[in-house]
Amino acid sequence: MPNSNKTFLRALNGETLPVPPIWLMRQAGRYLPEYRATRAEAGSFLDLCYNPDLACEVTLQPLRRYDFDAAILFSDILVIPKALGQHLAFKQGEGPQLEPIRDASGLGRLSIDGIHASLGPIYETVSKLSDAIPDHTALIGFAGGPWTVATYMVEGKGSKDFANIRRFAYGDPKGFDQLIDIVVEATTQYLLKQVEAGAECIQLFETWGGVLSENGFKRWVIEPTKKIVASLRAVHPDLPIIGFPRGAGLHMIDFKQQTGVTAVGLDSGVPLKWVAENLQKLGPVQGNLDPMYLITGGDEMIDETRRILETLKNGPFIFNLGHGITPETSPDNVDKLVKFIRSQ
Ligand SMILES: Cc1c2[nH]c(c1CCC(=O)O)Cc1[nH]c(c(CCC(=O)O)c1C)Cc1[nH]c(c(CCC(=O)O)c1C)Cc1[nH]c(c(C)c1CCC(=O)O)C2
Repeated sequence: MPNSNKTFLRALNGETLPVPPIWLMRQAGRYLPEYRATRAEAGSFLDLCYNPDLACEVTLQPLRRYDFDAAILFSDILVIPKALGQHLAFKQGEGPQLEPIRDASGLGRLSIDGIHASLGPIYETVSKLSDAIPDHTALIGFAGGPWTVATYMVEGKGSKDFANIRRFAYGDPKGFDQLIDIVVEATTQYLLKQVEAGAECIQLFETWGGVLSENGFKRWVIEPTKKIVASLRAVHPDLPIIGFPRGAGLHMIDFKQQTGVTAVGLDSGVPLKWVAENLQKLGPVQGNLDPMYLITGGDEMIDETRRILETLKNGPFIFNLGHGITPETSPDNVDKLVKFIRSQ
């Protein structure tokens, strides 16, 4: 049963609360000077991800400032390809770089055998966090959705058109299924360990789900997510799981009903009246302030926040952004946002 102290878990359990719980995607990050200092101390972003003491520290930093209702483990979705044996580097200013796997002949380079040795420091971070966070704060573990993780594995970096992965998936669907199956298996094992170490909720970030065709979305977003949810629930029947299928539009209803996720994360483009009348009737929703409003601040940010609160107030709701917070955000605007929501 959810600890009644933790409003975040209560909302996930279906309660409609007068003031919604709040956390922000990428709440630990470069917009905070104390994050930049700890990252410099660690050496690099990846060194920070694999250093349990410092990863724990940066997870706690936004809680100290804003007392968010949930903490999210500090790590990255790309630790899975790395654990499977794919070389990963983060180049300053360029984002992630992996040795791309462009077709099924590259799958032999991946192995599931060593994943826990590679991911061990992350389990240690979760366990430290579980002891360190305040009693009223929930601890979120996470992984990338299999399709999104695969986009980086196949493209080798961020992409604008995802041409390589769509060519692989549409041209050799059976071969591509094998890649997705490997990612599903690794992700399931990884998340089970996070829950064992103390994660109370899991979020699956399917950031690039929206680039797929209709059948592609069913086969490579809905089906793999359903498998992960079923495997986690076989061990932890009550585990809350949030799916964030960014850009999924009308697929969100099938996504919610067919995968069995507890809640759906909304990107900023989703019409909220439609959400209130359709999706929120099926379970809790989370979102969806455009992170750019945290840069502009001002009355526009408050007006947009008020619209979101007003439209989703009649059902279970968690306040969040529609995508991750950006480095240019002013910490004062985050403060203003949180104070406004809590003053309602
Ligand atoms: C696609 C994706 C990635 N990582 C993630 C996603 C899915 C969500 C989304 O779309 O934002 C998820 C992620 N990445 C990070 C977290 C930590 C937890 C949190 O505070 O939300 C989470 C949940 C830390 C991070 N992951 C990254 C940073 C910035 C690294 C730095 O400090 O230099 C952080 C704090 C780097 C990263 N990691 C990734 C990219 C493309 C980049 C480079 C872009 C960028 O620099 O912002 C892959």
